[in-house]
Amino acid sequence: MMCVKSVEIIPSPLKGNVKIPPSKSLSHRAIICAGLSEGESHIENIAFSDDIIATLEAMKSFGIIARNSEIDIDGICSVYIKGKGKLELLRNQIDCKESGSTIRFLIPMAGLLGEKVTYTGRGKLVERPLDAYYKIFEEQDIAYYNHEGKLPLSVEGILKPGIFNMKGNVSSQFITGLLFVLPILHKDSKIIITTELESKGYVDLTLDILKKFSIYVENNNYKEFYIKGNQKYKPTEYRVEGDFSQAAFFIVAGILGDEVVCKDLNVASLQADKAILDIAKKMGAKLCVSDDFIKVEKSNTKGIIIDVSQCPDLVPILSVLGALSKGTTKIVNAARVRIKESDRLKAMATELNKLGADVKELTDGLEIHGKEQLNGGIVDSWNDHRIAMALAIASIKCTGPVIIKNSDAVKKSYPRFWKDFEKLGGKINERYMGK
Ligand SMILES: O=C(O)C1=C[C@@H](OP(=O)(O)O)[C@@H](O)[C@H](O)C1
Ligand SMILES: C=C(OP(=O)(O)O)C(=O)O
Repeated sequence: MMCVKSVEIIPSPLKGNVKIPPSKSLSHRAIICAGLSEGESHIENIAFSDDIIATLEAMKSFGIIARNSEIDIDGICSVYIKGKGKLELLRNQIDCKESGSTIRFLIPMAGLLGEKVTYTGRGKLVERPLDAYYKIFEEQDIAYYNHEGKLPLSVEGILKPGIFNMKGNVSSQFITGLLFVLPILHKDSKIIITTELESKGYVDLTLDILKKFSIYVENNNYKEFYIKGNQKYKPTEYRVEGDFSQAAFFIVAGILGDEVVCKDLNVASLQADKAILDIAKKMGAKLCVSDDFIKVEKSNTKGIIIDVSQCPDLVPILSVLGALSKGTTKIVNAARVRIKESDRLKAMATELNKLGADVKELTDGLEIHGKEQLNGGIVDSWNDHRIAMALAIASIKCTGPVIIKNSDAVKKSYPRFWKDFEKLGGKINERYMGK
């Protein structure tokens, strides 16, 4: 019998201070921009989650040199990245592990080399959509081979500047991937967004960090992006700010349990998931937002309608907040979260209902009838970090223990999650359970 790592949580409120880990989205971007520069960049505040390791290793395969400082007791270090101003393929197999960002940000880089590059992955990544790129390869006569539409994917051919039509409602990660390489091509390009753009905040993060590395892109209201060719990335010093997607778990912990203070967040951040602050406030949460910290007090929240088209990663934790708020919460425009690390609508409806919640799965969202407390029980993370972390926070309001199977999934984005959970007073027993 296969055994999976599980945690048993004995319900208790969380209370205290937590230093929020560095933004995963910005870490990917900083590593890539540094790798495309000529010279050494210094990226401060990096945590080695599985997704970030995937991007760092992939960039090494593309010939960039990276070393890191000693890792401190919080699992944080600085990374020094030396780019050569051009890529050089040292290993033609790129293991993207389970990271959608890694594969979608790095596929266009094969187009800078013209050599055959093979991208591999695991878990749900093997089947997450890449069609937006296949369409470009077909238009540009770039050879590609996949396994019945799934990974591994091999790409061989030079990417040419030009006009790129991209849907805005599948994944913004394709737009970011193109935005990294088009500025280096020898002529100008234009990206035309053919539907309303979702996850806009992530494109904002890309444009902002590109600017920090001296690359300029003109944004015509998220409908068209004009990219001058022949630009050069310049190395820089960059500190990665705290991650609002991860802070969201502890912000909800504070609302449900006891006072929680989140540190190392930039309140002027462009991160899409900063939306958690407005959403929580609208639901009635008591938040104190200052330049140095965000303090959350235990609050009675009420259900509202939440459009998550711009902040899809908040769905798991918002469904927990909805399940424990008064009245009905509707999460709408969420169909895309079915193509993340798990089908997050099905996963949250199934697992929260096992704990005693009342969650109805809709085609493109969730309808949640809130309860004052949940029961507890045995649930599964679906091998998805955000499902594991959301269920851990739901345990705060359970009357009995919660066992989360596949609890190691958190390593994808937040390897220290369980340590931080315990530091705030969470009571955990680790165990192995049959699959
Ligand atoms: O660019 C990024 O860093 C990300 C973009 C979002 O994806 P979509 O654009 O597919 O929504 C988000 O869900 C993902 O976790 C990270
Ligand atoms: C969807 C996520 O990441 P990615 O798309 O990079 O796998 C996530 O972190 O929730």
